[in-house]
Amino acid sequence: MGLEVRDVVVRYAGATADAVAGVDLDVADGEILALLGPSGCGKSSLLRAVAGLEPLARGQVRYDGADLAGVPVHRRGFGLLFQEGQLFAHRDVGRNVAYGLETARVPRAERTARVRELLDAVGLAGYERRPVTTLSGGERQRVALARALAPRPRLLLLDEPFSALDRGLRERLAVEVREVLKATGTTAVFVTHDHDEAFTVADRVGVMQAGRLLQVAPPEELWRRPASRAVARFLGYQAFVPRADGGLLAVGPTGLRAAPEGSGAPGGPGEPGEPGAPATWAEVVGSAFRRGRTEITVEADLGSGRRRLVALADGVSAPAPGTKVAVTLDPAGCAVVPD
Ligand SMILES: Nc1ncnc2c1ncn2[C@@H]1O[C@H](COP(=O)(O)OP(=O)(O)OP(=O)(O)O)[C@@H](O)[C@H]1O
Repeated sequence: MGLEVRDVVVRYAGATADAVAGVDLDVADGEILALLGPSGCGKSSLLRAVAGLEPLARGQVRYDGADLAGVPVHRRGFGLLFQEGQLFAHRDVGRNVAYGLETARVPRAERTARVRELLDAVGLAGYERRPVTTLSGGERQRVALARALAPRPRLLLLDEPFSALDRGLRERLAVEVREVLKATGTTAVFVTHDHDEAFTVADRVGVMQAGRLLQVAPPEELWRRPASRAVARFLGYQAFVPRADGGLLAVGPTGLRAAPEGSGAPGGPGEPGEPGAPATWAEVVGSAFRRGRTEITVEADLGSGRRRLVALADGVSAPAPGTKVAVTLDPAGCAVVPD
């Protein structure tokens, strides 16, 4: 059954708006859900409410069908992992990981075996006797993860666990965490403002904005079928063009192609909002070579006013500002959203 969040409201004294404004959410047994949203949208507040660290102004949090109202944090059977894992400096790595097992009075031999198993799972086999002060930031968060998983929590709550680390390491850790959570069958809610991290780690991603959950869907579905313009804009869709038959065509970051003047030049502006339609003329503002391809910033009117857009280059290498290029919509990089 897993986690059930029903109409949860979190309200801070003196605040003008609710931090969490009526959220419903289900996380199935064994599922990894990422909560993604801009800073201040209420992700942490929701996570803390689930943990029991923040009181509910309204609503219910249930686990396996049981209402958790009145159940204190340490009785919920949840594991917590925050940005700074806050390891015990006076304990070595092994005894950090063993902490929850000691408080649960797990016998020593079993503890030792479990610590070994978890250090192995997080890629730190043999680190038992290392002082935590000698670890790198990434190693510390791995130890914190192993410590949180050691007592086999029925739900693991992670709040931006890698945001203090550099990008490359974060990307590797996101992959590793997913592997560890799947290997241990752990149910998890992972709070992040990093799109790539959310899409890498999660089975489903929930997009939050201003205290509300706008959409929850598997990564690819979320990307291909954003439920609203707000979700699409948050994901990085750059323009919204009205369609003849209603709705909007959302143009993604790879949804526009630019071709040089004279390469099968457009006859004129195409029908707005129809992928594959004849091209529109656009004026080059600038360009950048990134991730192995040329991204051209253009000014164009796709049918919703003249604006700056990014197009991928087809056979154009860094055209000079002011040059005219033909831009076409690439259906593979576009999505249809309701108004
Ligand atoms: N203890 C508190 N007292 C008063 N207001 C708070 C408190 N904690 C958070 N808030 C407010 O509640 C809103 C939601 O904050 P929250 O930390 O849940 O957002 P978040 O999405 O996790 O943001 P971030 O990614 O920056 O941590 C914000 O407007 C924040 O200022």
